[in-house]
Amino acid sequence: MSDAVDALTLTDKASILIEALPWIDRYAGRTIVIKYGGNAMINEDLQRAFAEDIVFLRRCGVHPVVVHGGGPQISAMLKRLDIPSEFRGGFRVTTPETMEVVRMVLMGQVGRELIGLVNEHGPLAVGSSGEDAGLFRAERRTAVVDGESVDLGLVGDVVHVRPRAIQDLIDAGRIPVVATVAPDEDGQVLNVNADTAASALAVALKADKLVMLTDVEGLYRDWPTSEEIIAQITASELEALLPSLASGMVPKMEACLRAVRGGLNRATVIDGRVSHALLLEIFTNAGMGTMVVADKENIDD
Ligand SMILES: Nc1ncnc2c1ncn2[C@@H]1O[C@H](COP(=O)(O)OP(=O)(O)O)[C@@H](O)[C@H]1O
Ligand SMILES: CC(=O)N[C@@H](CCC(=O)OP(=O)(O)O)C(=O)O
Repeated sequence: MSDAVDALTLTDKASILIEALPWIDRYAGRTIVIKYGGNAMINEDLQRAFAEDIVFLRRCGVHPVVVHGGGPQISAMLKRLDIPSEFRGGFRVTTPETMEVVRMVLMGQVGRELIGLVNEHGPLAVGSSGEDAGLFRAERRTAVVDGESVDLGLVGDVVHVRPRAIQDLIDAGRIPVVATVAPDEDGQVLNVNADTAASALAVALKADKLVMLTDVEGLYRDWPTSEEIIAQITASELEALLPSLASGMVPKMEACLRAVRGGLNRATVIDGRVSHALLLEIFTNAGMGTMVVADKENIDD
């Protein structure tokens, strides 16, 4: 335990615990979909802390569902195999050869590592993917770069979700850990950005909240010139801002918008580089990152 924690008085420690009580009341029995970003999962200590947070949520009666990315790990493997790769509009251009690597890394490496860390605490995590029990059906998509539509190859968007298998795992007290490869209607497996898939699954599960861990503090108003974080934004305000966003933030904020428009109460983007960011976001009064809310809410509330 750190010196800072040791220095707290017993009263301080009790008040930190008791601060969690209304949040436990608020979220117990609810489903929270958590997008675990590749950039927030490359550090081993952060991975371990994230796994602890997920187990903590479950032990408090919350139903966490993890949808994981793995962009940096896919890029590293492609590099080792000497396969060139590029991103356009925040999405990886995916050839059939790249697709094989995406599938192998997400399901055989990234997902397995997280499942292992969670299951050190008990037999909780179960791996799944868009290919399992018909979870996702995808359709090929393009990206818009400088106003032009560009071909991305084997990249898809989730167009249909069959959440029954994931709901069964939740009902059995398990923690689903989902990789986001998904077949199209001809059975061709497509590479789906994990932010996009997390939001589709959250809507289909009628989750209470979507939380996205990333490698920045939140959504910057004028990135990269300023680092002023937007603490709260309504769906309409976000929609107006979307065309001005760059790179990885495009799929992320699109996903938050779709989640809130799809009926979730909240979609938040938080800094996955902060140890236990998820626990702090769910169980403390500390406002973290950027929260997207539905239009009808008064954001001063
Ligand atoms: N307005 C913005 N605010 C914050 N980050 C932005 C913004 N526009 C673009 N970005 C970029 O988006 C990145 C996050 O997306 P990405 O790398 O895909 O994250 P992850 O791997 O967590 O999914 C940030 O590191 C930053 O470089
Ligand atoms: C189409 C597309 O870009 N797919 C992503 C899938 C993984 C992902 O989304 O990972 P992060 O969340 O870590 O960025 C990719 O190939 O990198």
